[in-house]
Amino acid sequence: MKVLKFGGTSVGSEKSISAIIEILKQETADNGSPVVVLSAMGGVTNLLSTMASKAASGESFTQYLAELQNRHFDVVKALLDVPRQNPVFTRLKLYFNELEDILQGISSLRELTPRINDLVLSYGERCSTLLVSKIAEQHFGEAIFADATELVRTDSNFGQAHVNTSLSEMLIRDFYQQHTSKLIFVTGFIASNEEGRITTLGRGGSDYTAALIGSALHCEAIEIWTDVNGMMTADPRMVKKAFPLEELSYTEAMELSYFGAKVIYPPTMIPAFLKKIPIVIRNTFQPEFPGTVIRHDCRDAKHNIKGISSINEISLLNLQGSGMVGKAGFSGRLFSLLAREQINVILITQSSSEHSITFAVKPSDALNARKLIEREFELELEAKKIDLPVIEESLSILAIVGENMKETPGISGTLFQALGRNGVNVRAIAQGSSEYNISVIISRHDLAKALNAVHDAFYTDLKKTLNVFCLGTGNIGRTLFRQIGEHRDFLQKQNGILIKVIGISNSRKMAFNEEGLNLENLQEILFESGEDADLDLFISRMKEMNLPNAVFVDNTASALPISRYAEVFSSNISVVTCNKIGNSSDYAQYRNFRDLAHKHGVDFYYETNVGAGLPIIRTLKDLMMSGDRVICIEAILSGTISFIFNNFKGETSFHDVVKLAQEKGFTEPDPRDDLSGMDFMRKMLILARDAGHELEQSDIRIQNILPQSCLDAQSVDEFYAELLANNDYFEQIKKEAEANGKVLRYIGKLEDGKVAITLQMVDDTHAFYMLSGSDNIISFTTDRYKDRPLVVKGPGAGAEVTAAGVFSDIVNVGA
Ligand SMILES: NC(=O)c1ccc[n+]([C@@H]2O[C@H](COP(=O)([O-])OP(=O)(O)OC[C@H]3O[C@@H](n4cnc5c(N)ncnc54)[C@H](O)[C@@H]3O)[C@@H](O)[C@H]2O)c1
Ligand SMILES: N[C@@H](CCO)C(=O)O
Ligand code: NA
Repeated sequence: MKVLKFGGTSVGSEKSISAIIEILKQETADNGSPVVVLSAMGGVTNLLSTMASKAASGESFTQYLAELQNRHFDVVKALLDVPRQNPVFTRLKLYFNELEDILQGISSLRELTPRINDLVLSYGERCSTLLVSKIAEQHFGEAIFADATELVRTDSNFGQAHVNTSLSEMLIRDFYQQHTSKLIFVTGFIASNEEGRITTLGRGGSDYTAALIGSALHCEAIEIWTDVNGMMTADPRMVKKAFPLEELSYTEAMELSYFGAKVIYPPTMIPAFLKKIPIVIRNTFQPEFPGTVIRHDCRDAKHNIKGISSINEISLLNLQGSGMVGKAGFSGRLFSLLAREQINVILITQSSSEHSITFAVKPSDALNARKLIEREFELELEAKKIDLPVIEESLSILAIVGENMKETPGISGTLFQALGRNGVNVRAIAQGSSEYNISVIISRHDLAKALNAVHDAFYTDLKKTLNVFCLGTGNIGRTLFRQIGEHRDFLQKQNGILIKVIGISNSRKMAFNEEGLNLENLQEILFESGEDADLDLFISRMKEMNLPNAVFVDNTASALPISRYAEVFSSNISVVTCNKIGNSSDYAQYRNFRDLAHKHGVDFYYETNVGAGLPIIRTLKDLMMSGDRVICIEAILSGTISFIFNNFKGETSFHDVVKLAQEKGFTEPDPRDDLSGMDFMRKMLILARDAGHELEQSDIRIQNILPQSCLDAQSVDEFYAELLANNDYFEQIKKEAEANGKVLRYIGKLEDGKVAITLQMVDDTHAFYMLSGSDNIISFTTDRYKDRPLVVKGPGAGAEVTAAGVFSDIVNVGA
């Protein structure tokens, strides 16, 4: 036999009450008649409370009384056959009349004592339970209505009475013996004292009633029916990926629901815990869902932690001073003082230096706590043995909880890694030696981000969610969005990585969606529903959202975003960029980006700065990290120029090949950046810097391949016109090479800390002779690759390969 408790939302409407009847039919068929404990109809306890205080201040309460009556009568009309309705109306009406008399009394006396308040509240459970039992009678033939004031005996602490457990259990057993195997409905929350005065059990009172009955009757389980699918891994309002837990131990339930998870209030479950009766959390509105079982022999060991709990708002007080070191009794005095004044201490930490004790309290207790300390430690304060305690506000607690944490190394590592990577500063830490709970205090502003990051870190089927903010929707940007769209599912399923593009902007428009933008219709998102682009606003929105694993992606060719990288790193956001301007401007800036990324524990990836998606930057980095030393780098790093020389043959004009290169997406937005050698220079500079040389642009020698008039052109169109005008010049170079059986190659070289880019004619004995398309080639001669260089070769320009490189950089963020 089971006890089933239905909370306020489950008895809130005719629909939910019909759902209860269905659940009871199933239960009766499977396990025989249960004992059912009911709360007041949803919202009714508050309504009664309002009525009582209105009455106490002499205001009218009739409107609320009418509302109360209507809510109950409406259910009667909807769910009971007409011949059954009248007797129920009559009994309910009796309750309402009594209640009205009481409220009149309160109003005349203008006084509301806790005792009378309990009496007023008791009508909520009495009405709902009577009502539901009568509806059940219609379906089951017989249903017993039991007023818990006759079953649960308490002291006279009105508002939160203490239960006389042994006496109550005896009364419950006696009652049950008279009604064994019948369907019984008991009012939750209410009880009575020795004089028969009605009392209430305080927070979670109906759960308490259910636990007492379960314990008294040695039930096989206590089911708490509510409106959620069970205890969740984290607060679902803040963590979208939170999911219901299958099983929990009593201890875990205590730890988890102490904070936030308000599904049950565990102290009320103690009678059931003591008898090892399983407690099951179920959803009235989704009865097919198995819910969460809280049991003493919990077997679920799927994850290292069970859940993450949180308290949104706490205050921290810190007592510190040299006078505390090595002095026994200090903490004793402090905490007895707080206990005496009923200030609940939520968390305590003291480091082994004994120089300070930090503790957390509810914000409403903080000021009082400080005053008490000032009074108690007046002498020590005067003698400057301790400092004046400071209250720190707007803080939250995040705690990871689970019995599997015990003696499992690495759990705290994972927790702090997730917090650190996302720039969440930890103000205080507490872990008891039971190892069931590690609590950290963080800024309230960071709570949602921290919860999501920690949730991702522990529930490993999803390793991480990357929240991406992208500038640039041109060639590369658009291709990247398409690639992300095509591979999103695969990435999530195979690698546990979820990519959400939260914000995008080009130079005209921008758009955001915290759930992730649907990038299939870029035109719609940006130009039909987007807002005007504003880089400042873009950056500040990104910062305000404060999302975990945030990545700022720069797919522009503009210098503007570069000036914001420092701010982005300082906001603990990683940067991925194919824009070379950042790394190839002042050396000081180049250095600063790396220092900031390192300081804030975020990534800075720019593989596509050199050779598009080809693994050049990372190859060089790996060589350097493992202690190798670059002796020489020789490379062709302009995809555009490579393509031009590979196709500038026969009848084709130089002008047409350049046009073709631009059409194929190899060139920079302005192809003069390629042909002037500027783009190549940037790449060589970045490589040289990554190889350890402090060079500036002016240190690089570039052999110009364009006539001056082409360089001087005022626009791209004018530039193309100049190419046509200088056709003979280009033909001349081509002929010269062909006549010697050679090909043209624009080659960069780094040696002895010097970089030069020169136009060369090479024959088939040269390693760079055989190239096609937009191929890049780079050869690294190093201490270890001395006799034969390490060579990377392949297409080094084009939207597809570049976007792929950006994509892989994004995926590697936080790896
Ligand atoms: N094409 C390649 O093969 C290749 C290879 C490696 C790297 N890259 C680099 O990729 C970058 C983009 O090239 P592309 O061909 O896509 O250029 P593009 O001209 O097609 O697109 C540039 C985009 O940046 C946007 N933009 C410019 N300034 C902006 C600002 N201040 N704020 C927001 N958006 C802004 C533009 O509106 C446009 O959407 C360049 O830096 C280029 O060097 C290209
Ligand atoms: N415009 C560049 C793109 C790759 O960075 C090139 O032609 O090499
Ligand atoms: Na590359």
